[in-house]
Amino acid sequence: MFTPLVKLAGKLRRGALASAELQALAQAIDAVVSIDSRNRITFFNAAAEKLWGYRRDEVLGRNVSLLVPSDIRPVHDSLINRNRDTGVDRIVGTRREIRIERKDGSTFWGSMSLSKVRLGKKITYTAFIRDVSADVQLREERHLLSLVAHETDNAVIICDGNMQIQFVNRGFTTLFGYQLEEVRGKRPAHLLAGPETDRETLERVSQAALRPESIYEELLLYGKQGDATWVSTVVNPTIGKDGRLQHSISVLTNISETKQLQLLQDSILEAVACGLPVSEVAERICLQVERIAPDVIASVVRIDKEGCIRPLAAPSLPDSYIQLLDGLPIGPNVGSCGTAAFRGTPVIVSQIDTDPLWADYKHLALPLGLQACWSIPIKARDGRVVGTFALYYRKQARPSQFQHRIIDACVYLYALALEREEANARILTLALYDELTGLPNRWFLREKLDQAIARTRERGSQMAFLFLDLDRFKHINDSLGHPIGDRLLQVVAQRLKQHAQQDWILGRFGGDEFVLVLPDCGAERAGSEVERLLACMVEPVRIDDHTITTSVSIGISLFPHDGDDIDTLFKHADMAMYQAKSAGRGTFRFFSHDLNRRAQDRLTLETALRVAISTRQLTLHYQPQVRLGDGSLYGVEALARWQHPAHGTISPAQFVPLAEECGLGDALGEWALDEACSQLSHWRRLRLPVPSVSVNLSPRHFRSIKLVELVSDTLRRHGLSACDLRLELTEGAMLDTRSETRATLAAIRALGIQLAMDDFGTGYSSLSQLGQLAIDELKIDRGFIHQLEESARARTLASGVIRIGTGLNLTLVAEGVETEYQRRFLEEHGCQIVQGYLLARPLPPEQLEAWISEREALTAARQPSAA
Ligand SMILES: Nc1nc2c(ncn2[C@@H]2O[C@H](COP(=O)(O)OP(=O)(O)OP(=O)(O)O)[C@@H](O)[C@H]2O)c(=O)[nH]1
Repeated sequence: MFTPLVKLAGKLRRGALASAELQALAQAIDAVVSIDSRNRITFFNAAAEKLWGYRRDEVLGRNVSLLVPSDIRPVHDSLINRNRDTGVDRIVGTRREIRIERKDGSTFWGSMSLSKVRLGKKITYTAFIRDVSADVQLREERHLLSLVAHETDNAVIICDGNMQIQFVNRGFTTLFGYQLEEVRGKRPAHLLAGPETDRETLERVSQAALRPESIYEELLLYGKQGDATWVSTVVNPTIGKDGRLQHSISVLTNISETKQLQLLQDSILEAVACGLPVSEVAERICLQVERIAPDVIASVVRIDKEGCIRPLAAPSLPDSYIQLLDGLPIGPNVGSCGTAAFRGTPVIVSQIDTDPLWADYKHLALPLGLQACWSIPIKARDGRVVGTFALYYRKQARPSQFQHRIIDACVYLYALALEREEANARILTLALYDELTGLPNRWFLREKLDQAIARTRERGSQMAFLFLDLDRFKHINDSLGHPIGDRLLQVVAQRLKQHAQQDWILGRFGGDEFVLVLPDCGAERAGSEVERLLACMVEPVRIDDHTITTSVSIGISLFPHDGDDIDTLFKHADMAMYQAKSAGRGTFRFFSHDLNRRAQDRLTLETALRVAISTRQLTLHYQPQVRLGDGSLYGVEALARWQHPAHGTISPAQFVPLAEECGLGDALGEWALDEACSQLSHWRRLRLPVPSVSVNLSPRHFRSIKLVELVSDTLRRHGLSACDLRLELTEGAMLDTRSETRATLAAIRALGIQLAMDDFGTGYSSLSQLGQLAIDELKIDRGFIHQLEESARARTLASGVIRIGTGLNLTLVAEGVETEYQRRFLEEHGCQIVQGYLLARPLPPEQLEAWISEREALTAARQPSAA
């Protein structure tokens, strides 16, 4: 369609004007390309040669598609022909930018205008092209730059040399709420500073614009609505040739979330570093998380060793909810926390209402408006799940990206707090406890003793210091080895622990030395406790294949008697311990000579008592109990007597408590029961009219249900029935609230055996309690009876007891009746039975037999003869 340039040139050549025009075209600074009606190149000027890199002779006569980019080349002919065929000019007569491909394959942008010449039926085209690559590139760059300025989330501020705002982008408007028109000409520092903005940093940022280098700062700035936002600020100045500031470009990035997270981390780390308890750290975490993420409710729970949930902090959840969680065992379907702890992986429940994990618990959460809950396990360094951190939501939701970051930080920090607490506990244990035995070490012991001494001093009480040293321990180490020695020390520590009462202070002093301190303990009790200790220490110990028999030597000092401070008391207990070693080991010594002598006496007595029980040196005497009404015999009370071959008669007041203290109480009671029944059975065979016998038992007996079997067995063996026996017990046993004691008392009564309360009035029971006690007989203490004559108060009390006892259908027995006055008083006031020297002392069996026979003879003589 292009007019062939050769023909055109021929025609032009015909005229000078035509020649001049052609030359002008050839020299034009724009590239000129003409094509004929078959799209062949007919004209290609010098500028075109330069632009495309082709020489004229290389292109003339060739299809013009040679000059277009290769991707358009196949369709180029059809594009031109469409114009020829349709006559619709879309390109002709316009200027447009086109991409052009050079000979070397590179492309450039040209601005092209196209003219169309119709010569007869043929249409030719001439294109005028200018290289606009630089313009296009510049425009492209500008476009990209504007994208940077407008399409970024960051706020961009451009100021002039006077630091007055010239431009702000859309990011600025989004972040601070101001439009460009509102802020143009204002200074950013004035516009965005607020109450909490750090003025020094702001000043630094403002000054930075005047210097040639850029600056990075973090600032709290305020928007149009007064809302504060943490931003990071980068300021870049542009300086003119004259060295003066031309513009400053500030890019502000919203770092509120990062900053909040950082503040949260700082605050929790500070709490951890200060050693706050983990529960307080947990509370702080929850409160701060709720502050920066107001749509969540945070909670932290601990998982205890048994695998149960123990709430630690949940400041925004009601106590009632927390209490319901407390103690819940973790499991595969236990809400979000129980399941997360069980699985060891995070659990996201976005709909509590329908999630099967909450099926059993949703009734607790839904009424509180809790709709969703995300829980993540907190793990210790060794991988153990030690807790969970949970976020509850009031709407069905999943955690946002920010909340993810919060949780990651909190879980890490909380694990850190736990680790620190565990490490502290370990350090404390190492510092205060002996590693081998787990007992308090010497230092901790001192601290405890300091406090114990202060308390005892305040109370004006006493305290016993026991210094224990294993006997010949070196020999065990040497013969069996140190490891066995260690295990023996552990066994000894264990025994001491088991033996020690709750308020005792126990520790390992070092090596094979232990210390035991007994608060509120005098010499008497210390002596008996030490005897028990020594007895439990000699039990053989089995370690591996060895059976080791060991013993300890114990030294005792007493506060305040033997020393007023720890060092003196230790020193004296240590000295006493050496005396125990010298005395043959396996024994104890008091520091005080006097106490040693008394302890020795006691020990002697105790040994003798053991012998007395086993050799039947003890005997029973029987004191008659007589009915006041008709003078008939009601029964006899069996009373123990000890006739020592060397020491003579030893009073029951002395040996009965001793028997109790040194563990002979049971043996003594069993002996008395058997002996009394045996005696009664003997009298029955002699047809001596003794209606019944009373036996005294200690409160300890009634604590064991075995007593019931013992009693019925004894009765059976001696051919007696329940009504032949009466058991006397003290108020203490009666008032014992232990279930074992109550059961034993009930079972004994159920056998038909009568129970008598001995020494009524000396203990703590009140008259009002009498009705509730399961007894048949009340024995009025001799203390009351003694004073009847001289004390009106005693008379009032005795008559009161008799009245109430009778009212309760109890048999009243008065003990210690010695005078006629007393007998008469008791009779007048309705007491049924009396016992005392007035009638008879406690008598050996044969004397009692004589006493009964005598009384029978007397009674018979008084009665008129039937004849
Ligand atoms: N296995 C073991 N032995 C220890 C430990 N500490 C100290 N010993 C040993 O305990 C022994 C203490 O001996 P001593 O109390 O002086 O003497 P002993 O052989 O017990 O004789 P007596 O005390 O006089 O009856 C020494 O042999 C120490 O080496 C320990 O932790 N483990």
